[in-house]
Amino acid sequence: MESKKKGAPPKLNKFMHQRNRYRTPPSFKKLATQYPEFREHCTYDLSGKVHLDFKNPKAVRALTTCLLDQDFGLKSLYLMTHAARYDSEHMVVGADIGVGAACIYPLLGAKQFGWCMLGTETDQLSYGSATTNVLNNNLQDRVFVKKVENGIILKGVLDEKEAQSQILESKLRRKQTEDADLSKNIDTTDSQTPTQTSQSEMKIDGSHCTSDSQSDKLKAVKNKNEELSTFFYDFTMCNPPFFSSEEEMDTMKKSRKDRGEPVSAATGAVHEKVTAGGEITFVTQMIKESQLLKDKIRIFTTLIGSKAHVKPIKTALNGANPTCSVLTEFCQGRTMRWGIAWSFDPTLHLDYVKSKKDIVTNKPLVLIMPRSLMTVYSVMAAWNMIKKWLQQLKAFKATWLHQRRKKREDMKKGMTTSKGKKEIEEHNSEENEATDHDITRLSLKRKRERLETSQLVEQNEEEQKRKNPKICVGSTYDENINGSGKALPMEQTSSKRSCSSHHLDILNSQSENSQEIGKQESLEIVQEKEKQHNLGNDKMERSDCILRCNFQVKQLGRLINMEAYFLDGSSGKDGLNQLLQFMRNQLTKPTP
Ligand SMILES: C[S@@+](CC[C@H](N)C(=O)[O-])C[C@H]1O[C@@H](n2cnc3c(N)ncnc32)[C@H](O)[C@@H]1O
Repeated sequence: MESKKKGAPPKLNKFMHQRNRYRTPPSFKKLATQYPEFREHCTYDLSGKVHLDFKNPKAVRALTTCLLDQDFGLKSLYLMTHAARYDSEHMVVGADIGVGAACIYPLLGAKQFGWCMLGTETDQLSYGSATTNVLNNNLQDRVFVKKVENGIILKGVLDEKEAQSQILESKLRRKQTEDADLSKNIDTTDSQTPTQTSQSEMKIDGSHCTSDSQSDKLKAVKNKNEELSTFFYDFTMCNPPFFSSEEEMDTMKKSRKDRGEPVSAATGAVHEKVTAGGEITFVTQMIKESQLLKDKIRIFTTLIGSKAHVKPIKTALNGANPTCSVLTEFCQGRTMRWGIAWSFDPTLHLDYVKSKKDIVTNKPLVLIMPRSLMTVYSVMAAWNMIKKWLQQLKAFKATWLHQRRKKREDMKKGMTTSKGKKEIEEHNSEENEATDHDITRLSLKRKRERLETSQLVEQNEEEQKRKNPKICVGSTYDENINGSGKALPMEQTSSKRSCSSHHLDILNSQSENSQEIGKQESLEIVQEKEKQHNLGNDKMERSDCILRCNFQVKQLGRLINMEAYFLDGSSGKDGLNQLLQFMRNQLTKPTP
């Protein structure tokens, strides 16, 4: 019997297989709550129902990604969509180490996201079957599978020119096809069809050009060499074999306590699960090789199948000294999994990737918005109120930051005016008095900041307008955060960090469509260390962040609540508690 509940599946769903998990459609409301990247494509009608524009490929992609994550725990792909999103013009190139017989990840990546994928495989049988799968899905133009010898992981295959050439040619063919489609639309009367044109120019290797001109061939070879010299993979992914031997595999199976089977290999053949030295050795070698290929690969990722393996792998990773890394923990079925990503690219930030478990198990602190203290009782009014408080704090941004830096620089140069010096002295003495403020325990030198802020309010406004600083959930503080409430696409994020001592920074973002799920706000308070004044220092340690949290304003029945989720920061949840106390004080403070 079909479910007759409201929002029942569309008619076609009854033709789906009984066990098809999408026979009952996924809850968009739930997805929108859990996944900001999905939420940004949602619209809400007056009844609060969530709608998705299925004609928008980006919206469909976001839906697929979130469902893959939610229903299949395909975290690697989730991580990768961050890479994929960074530039819609850029054709993403990825590599899957050990594709297995199904070649599932490259096929999904190519089909769902349009990525170009290189897959490697040591096992002959799996290699054969993976190649057949690629052909059966007609994806041979985007997915290239290579048979590699045992012991080869990244080096010796990803730096091979042959594979890179294939990928470049594929990219070029696609570009030419797109251009041809475009010109077909523009001029359909052309005597030579665009498809013919593109076919004749397809190969970038000079020897394949149909043109007889020698100079054309030379030009093509030169172009190809240039392209090859700048070629890079956007990411690598891997679900490594887990056990070091068949014996270990059998023993572990019998005494399975804290873990299930290695990721996705429950039904796999022995070779899929066994590698000399086991998972730790495998991933450690991958990490070492990643150092050697850091200019050719942007993001390295791998799954880890056991908690016991996480620590040694993290140690190996620390030894490699990547510019950023992230470890996520998530559930796959009933077992825990780990995903690790790292990069040597100083312009990247990976630490805003949060595991679903982190989000789910993190209980919020709640601030009930009292009806009696608000003139208009609505989510929007509550939101505006909170925004005002945050703006009070946000006002410190930029002004104080740059002013202090400037003053320090001026002082160093001996250029500080007597007025400036006096101001600094005043600030310092006031700083000592400032002991009884709502959030002094968060190291707020508020008095000093207020003085500086008021002096520079105009300059600040200008600067704010220009920079429009905002931040999103779980994103590390960066001056170059855009105004959309999302972290900037990766290639746009700056390697530059703005730093000053005891700098309090509060940045916020507002979700756009949230009558239904309320409003969201992220807050980040960053205390930066003197020693990190060097702007060239690309790393900002977690300990530099006092508090990062996420706010959601919701209407639950007749009540409006603000839920504050602790993300991280050295002040811990206590810091969040204090911030909420500050807000409570603001709420009850008599209006002047
Ligand atoms: C755990 S399976 C993963 C298969 C598939 N990627 C998945 O997630 O379902 C590991 C695969 O890696 C392959 N493999 C082992 N060592 C390898 C290496 N050095 N390079 C490439 N593939 C390797 C194995 O043959 C096996 O197919």
